[in-house]
Amino acid sequence: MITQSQTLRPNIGIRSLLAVLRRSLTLVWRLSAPLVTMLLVLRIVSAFIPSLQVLVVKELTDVVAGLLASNGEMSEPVKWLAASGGLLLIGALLDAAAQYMTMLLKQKTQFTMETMLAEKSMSIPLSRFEQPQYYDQLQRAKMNVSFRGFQLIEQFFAIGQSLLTVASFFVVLWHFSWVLSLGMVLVVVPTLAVHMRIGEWKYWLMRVQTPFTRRLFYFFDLMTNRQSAKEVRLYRHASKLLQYWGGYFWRNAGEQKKVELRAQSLRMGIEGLNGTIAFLFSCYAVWVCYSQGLTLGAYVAIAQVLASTQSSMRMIAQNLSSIYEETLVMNEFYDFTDSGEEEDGQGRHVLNSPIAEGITVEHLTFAYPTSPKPVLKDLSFRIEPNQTVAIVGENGAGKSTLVNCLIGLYQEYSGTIRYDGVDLKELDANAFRDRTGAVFQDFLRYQVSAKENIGFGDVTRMEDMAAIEAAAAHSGAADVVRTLPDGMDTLLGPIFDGGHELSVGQWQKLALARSFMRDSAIMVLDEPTASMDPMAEAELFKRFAELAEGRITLLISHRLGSCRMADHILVLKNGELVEQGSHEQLIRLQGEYCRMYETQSQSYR
Ligand SMILES: Nc1ncnc2c1ncn2[C@@H]1O[C@H](COP(=O)(O)OP(=O)(O)OP(=O)(O)O)[C@@H](O)[C@H]1O
Repeated sequence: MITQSQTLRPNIGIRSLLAVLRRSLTLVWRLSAPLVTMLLVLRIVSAFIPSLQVLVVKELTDVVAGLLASNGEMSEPVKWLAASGGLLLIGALLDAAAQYMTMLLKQKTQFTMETMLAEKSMSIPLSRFEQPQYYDQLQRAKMNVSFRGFQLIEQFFAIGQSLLTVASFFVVLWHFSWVLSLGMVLVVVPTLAVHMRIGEWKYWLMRVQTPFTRRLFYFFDLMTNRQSAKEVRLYRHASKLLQYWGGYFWRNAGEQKKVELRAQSLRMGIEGLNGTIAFLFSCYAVWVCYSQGLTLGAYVAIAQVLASTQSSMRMIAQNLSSIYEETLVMNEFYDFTDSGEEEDGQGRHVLNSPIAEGITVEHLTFAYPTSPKPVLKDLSFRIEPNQTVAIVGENGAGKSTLVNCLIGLYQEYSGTIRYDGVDLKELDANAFRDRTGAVFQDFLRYQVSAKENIGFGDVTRMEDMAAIEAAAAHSGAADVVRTLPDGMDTLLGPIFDGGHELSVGQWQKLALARSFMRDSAIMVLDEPTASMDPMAEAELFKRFAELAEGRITLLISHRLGSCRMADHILVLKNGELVEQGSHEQLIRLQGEYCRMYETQSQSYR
């Protein structure tokens, strides 16, 4: 909980903030220099309209006063009224044009920032996704892009315009009284200090609340998304979920209330001070007019300038403090996008395809970043070219983790993995991935057409119908596609209008087809048969044996019966490689594999 005012102070120096500000402005300038220039011109011209209005009002008041006193001509006031109307119209036109251009710039900026965010998210090491801090950082960066986006630049322009307006007021007011004009400008200092302090508070509130805001989103999503709808109805725990969500909601709201109360007290204090100063200045203005024998029009002009300057100065203070807050938040965005955590992948070597000498693993140890306890412990083994290797073991033994290390998705392991004698970390990651096909346990169900679902396996051949159909035929997905109303063009999934939902097993066949799209040197099937009926399983294995020709296949399965066809079996237990060999060798060994196999066979009898 936020208790001390000190905890609300950001830990970033003014130099860094200025660097962030400069970088953000440069980013927008690079996106569209002509738009920024036009916007600048519009804002500059608009800035002088209020002081021109003041001068017109002064003349108008004087001619109306003259008219009333001497019953003179109506044409003079009409002329000044027309001038005033004209200025209003020009102001409105300039404002409309500026708003439109701001929107155009906003679109470009948002697109660029979201692209930066997405590219960064897609390039950081997979293991970062296991860390809560990553999601906190991503959440803050995302909120910045979607809710704030371009505000920094908008405020920058708004300040520029207000400053010019105040400068022109300053000149007008100086003409009547230098004391008033100087006083009105200096009065902004305490207002600015207060608004900046409030900006700091808001920023820190957002920062400290991020982990809880994410929980809030999580529970809300759980209550409203399609995947959880079944369980929510069945277990009838909606009220509990609501209670969790409400807990986090009111926790955040409570902190927000405290900060808002402090902010409002400060605001009231500064408004009181400003009100008193305005009152004193107004009295002084009356005295100036009286002592210098100024006209009524001059008094009206001074009064208007005083009121407008005060509101402009308030705007400047608010915008400056928002810029300060925005810059703090932009700093978070750059922290995320600059985090220099791209996956290693610039290796000089390219994977042989097919693999000629095999894979050698020595002393492989891996721990997830969230826990120091290794989940893979000192594994050493060899995989020969063209081998089908099954990895077996109980739940949590480390099978999926091992595969993720073998195909370079987790890179923070110790020990070595060599492909044809070359360290995996020395291989070019992109070329390596082009030669890796995988169907993961949690494969994706893309809510696009069947053709795209398969084509995503090799985006360079998304229009190559022959390749797509061949992949579908190999995986058994062709049978699924045949039943679809529009064949390959059928939109899949229930999320979008007209989408056609598939069974889990049917989706899995499409995922298989996707992996068959590439000419892989290494194929991974993480529990490929979990959702398939025995007939389909038998067929898949037969096809798989054909396709495995010329490549290494890694197969994770809980059905040991499926693993009999593997050339080599690795048996994991609590992250250790306890046995390895062919099915027959392992049965003869009468060890862990044999025990598991017997247990499973008994349950099928
Ligand atoms: N993202 C993660 N962060 C921390 N620990 C993890 C993570 N994923 C898995 N683990 C832990 O690592 C161990 C191995 O998990 P892994 O998923 O590799 O096992 P598995 O053998 O594939 O299990 P299953 O058969 O259930 O799929 C487990 O103890 C698990 O708790």
